Amino acid sequence: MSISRLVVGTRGSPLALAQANIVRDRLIAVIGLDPDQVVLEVIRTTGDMIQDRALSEAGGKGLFTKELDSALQAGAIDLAVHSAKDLPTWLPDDLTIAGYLAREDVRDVLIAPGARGLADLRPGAVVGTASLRRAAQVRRLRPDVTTGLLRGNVQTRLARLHEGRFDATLLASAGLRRLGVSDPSATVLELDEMLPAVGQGAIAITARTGDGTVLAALDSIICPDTGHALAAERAFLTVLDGSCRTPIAGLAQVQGGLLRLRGLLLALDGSEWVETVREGPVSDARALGDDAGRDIQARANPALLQHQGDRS
Ligand SMILES: NCc1[nH]cc(CCC(=O)O)c1CC(=O)O
Repeated sequence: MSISRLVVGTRGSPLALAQANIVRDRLIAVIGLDPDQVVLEVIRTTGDMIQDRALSEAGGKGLFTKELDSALQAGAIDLAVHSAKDLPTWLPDDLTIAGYLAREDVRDVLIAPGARGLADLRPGAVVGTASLRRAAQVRRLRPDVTTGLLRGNVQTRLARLHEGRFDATLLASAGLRRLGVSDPSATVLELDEMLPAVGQGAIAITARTGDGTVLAALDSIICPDTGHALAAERAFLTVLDGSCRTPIAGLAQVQGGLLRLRGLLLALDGSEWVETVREGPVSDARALGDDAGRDIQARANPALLQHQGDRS
């Protein structure tokens, strides 16, 4: 069956729109659709309406996806574009992750006027972030640093920082690149000091489970290796998610059919952490992630598995 029109659902933030346009451009180029056959439909989600609190306090999972899920189920859109990082581990049965585009730079960037890295922050510096994962890893390396809540979209956060309310903030390199933002105060952090969130740097596409036409079209733009990496990372997160919402980082990298997954769980203040590594063939992606999660569960101080938090 040939496609006459595809409706792409997206949130309305500048980053979401940039990502939806990347998917749209790929569909036009690869499937040979006309530009006017692929239209964006902007959908406001609960997460977009909450600006004043950490998302963890607002009720957590699915805040950025619920309304997109409903639009897919109602047939108002044919596919939805998400930051994989914001996609819950659980999806309704009638929806599926069609796949992911090839992953961008997975690393986090420190934006700190006058400092060239975490070690270079002034004693007692205040880092603005809404992410427990970033806060815990900053404090692991710099126990003297305090963190304060800094939320909002990428531009809002950069504006607050440059108003001088914080000494530094952290953002995903992928988001900055997709927005074409290059900040002179930016330093890319290496994976050993700042392990990314599960899914960071990947654009996910969801669709209706039974929609063979749309799924076949999406098949031609997705990246299988990114799919393997995300399968491992999401399996890892699923194990730990059931029992807790603590600072968790996880990254799988794929090369030549082999997958290497690093997982990390930390105390909120970075004073303790448990790390794990699993390696194996991409065909075992899920099992490797599952195993990594169980290993951390078994080895972590039980107190680390009890907190509540935001996963970004
Ligand atoms: N939490 C919001 C969010 N979701 C995805 C990205 C960045 C893009 C990506 O990771 O693909 C961001 C902003 C950030 O963390 O800097």
